[in-house]
Amino acid sequence: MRIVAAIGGSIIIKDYNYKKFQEYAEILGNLAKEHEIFVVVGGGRPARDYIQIVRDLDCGEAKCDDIGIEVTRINAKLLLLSLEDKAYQKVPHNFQEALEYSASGKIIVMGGTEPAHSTDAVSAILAEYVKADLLINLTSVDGMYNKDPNKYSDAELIEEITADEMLEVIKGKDVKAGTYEFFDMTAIQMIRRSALETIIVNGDNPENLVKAINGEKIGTKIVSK
Ligand SMILES: Nc1ncnc2c1ncn2[C@@H]1O[C@H](COP(=O)(O)OP(=O)(O)O)[C@@H](O)[C@H]1O
Ligand SMILES: O=c1ccn([C@@H]2O[C@H](COP(=O)(O)OP(=O)(O)O)[C@@H](O)[C@H]2O)c(=O)[nH]1
Repeated sequence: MRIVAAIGGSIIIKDYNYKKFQEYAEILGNLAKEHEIFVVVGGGRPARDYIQIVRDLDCGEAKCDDIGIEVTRINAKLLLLSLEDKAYQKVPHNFQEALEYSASGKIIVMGGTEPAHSTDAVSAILAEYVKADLLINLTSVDGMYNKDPNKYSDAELIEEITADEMLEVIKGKDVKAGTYEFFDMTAIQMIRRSALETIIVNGDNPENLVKAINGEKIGTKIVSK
């Protein structure tokens, strides 16, 4: 299978610790023996910290996004270093480069591309671009809930949701740099228009990536209609 995995910055760089990179590198390396793997890495707290400095400098939102993108690329580079020769050792800056580098037969790892969306959107566009069979979003919660589980203790996990229903929930959310909480509009629109098979799982345990690929019932499945 051709798989795109989006690893949220909230997991990969949560504790500024090499171990999460190492854990992911081992699992991705094993998966690559059987599957074609593309990874998109998010920015996490360091991206938010850097974005805040640019915002305080009053440079405008697009420049805040730019600095966020730079941080996602640093995180991507850290994962590349952990993967060693199992990955193509260059971070693609756009989808064309990702496709070109994939001719190496190695794992591809990228961060952001251009301003005004999140790395979730990058992963959905990449999944379209390379005609992926499966898009897996690894985040810091067990999937999508009916409300923010970190704010409401009675939030319930949604096992299956349509892209249309998701758009309803997401619309009206903030679209400023560093605030694309959970999913952004662009990501869901891509998932909807190309009926991308998408699963959202908790990536704090990287084994959940394997479970999702093996079709185990886990997280939230986004269905196109
Ligand atoms: N309906 C929801 N379901 C799940 N999580 C939500 C929801 N609304 C807001 N969130 C928040 O979104 C966060 C995940 O987004 P984010 O931190 O940007 O993750 P990532 O690093 O994976 O991109 C969760 O920690 C959760 O607090
Ligand atoms: O293609 C991209 C990817 C990221 N970003 C910026 O970089 C930040 C960090 O990325 P993301 O929110 O995806 O990271 P995560 O939520 O995984 O920490 C975003 O909020 C945006 O401001 C962007 O503008 N374009």
